[in-house]
Amino acid sequence: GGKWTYDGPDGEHHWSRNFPYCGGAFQSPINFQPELLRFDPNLLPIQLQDYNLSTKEQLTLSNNGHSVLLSLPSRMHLTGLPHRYSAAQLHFHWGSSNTPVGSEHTVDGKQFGAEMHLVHFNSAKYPNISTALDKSDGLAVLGVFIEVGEYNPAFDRFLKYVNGIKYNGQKVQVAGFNVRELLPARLDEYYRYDGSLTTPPCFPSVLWTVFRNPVSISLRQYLALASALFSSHAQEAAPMPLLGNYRKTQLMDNRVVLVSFQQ
Ligand SMILES: NS(=O)(=O)c1c(F)c(F)c(S(=O)(=O)CCO)c(N[C@H]2CCc3ccccc32)c1F
Ligand SMILES: [Zn+2]
Repeated sequence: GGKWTYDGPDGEHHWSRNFPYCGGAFQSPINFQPELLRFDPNLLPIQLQDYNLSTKEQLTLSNNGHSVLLSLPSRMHLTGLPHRYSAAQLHFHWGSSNTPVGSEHTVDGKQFGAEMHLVHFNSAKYPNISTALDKSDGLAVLGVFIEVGEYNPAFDRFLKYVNGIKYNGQKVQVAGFNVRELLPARLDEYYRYDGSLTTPPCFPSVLWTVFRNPVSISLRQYLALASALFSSHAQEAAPMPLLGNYRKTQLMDNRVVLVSFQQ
C-alpha cells in the first residue's frame, strides 16, 4: 500500500484515503474510560507458551521506518484466549526525547511513556499472519504500558543493539531470551476489547488485551528508542527522526471494554 506517516500530509488524518478501514469502525487505540469498563469474571489469566527462548535462537531486530520490530518464532503462542494465537513480532510506540509520552492506549486520559505490542495470529485457523491479517478473528495483540523510571535489564537484551538499526530497512540478529521478562508480573489483570491494527491497513481484526500494570525502563533506555532512530533510509540526505509513532485514540462506536479485575 501507499506510504503513511504519523504527521504531515501523509499523517493519520489522511490514512483513510489509501486505507479505507482506517476511516471505519472498531478502530484502535482507545481511551479506557473508567465509567465504560465492565468486570468480566470469565476473563482467564493470559498463558504464555514457549516464551522462554533459548540463547541459541536468533531473532531479527529491525527498523521498518514506522517502529522497531523484533521477530518472534511462531512456536511461541498464547492460550487462555478464545483460540490458540501464535507470535509474529513485537514492536513499540513512543513519544519524543523532550516529551516522554507516547503510548497508544490511555487510561482515563493518561498517556504512558511508551507502549509495547506483541502481535499474534490465530494459528488454529490460519497458516500465517498474512492470511489472518484481515480476518475478524485473525489477530490477538498484547499491549504493555511502559513508564520511564527504573532501569529494566530485560529490555537491554535488544535495546543495546538499536544503534545497528538506526535507519529504515536495517536489521540485526539478537540472541533469544525469556520474552516473559518484558511483561508485567500480573498477567491476570488486563483490559479486553475488539479493535484494529493501529497502523494502515487498520483492519478491524484484533482482539486486544492491554495489561493493567505498566513495566518500567530507565530514561537512558527510553532515549535509546526516542533519540537514536530514523524513519528515513541511511543514504537519504535529510535524516527524519522516528518520533511520536503513536495513533490518537479513536471513537468507541458503542464498544464495551471488559476488565479482568475489580479493583
Ligand atoms: N499497533 S499494531 O499492533 O496494530 C501494529 C503496528 F503499530 C505496526 F507498526 C505494525 S508494522 O508491521 O510495524 C508496520 C505496519 O504494518 C504492525 N504490523 C502487523 C500488521 C501488518 C503485519 C504483517 C506481518 C506481521 C505483523 C504485522 C502492527 F500490527
Ligand atoms: Zn503497535
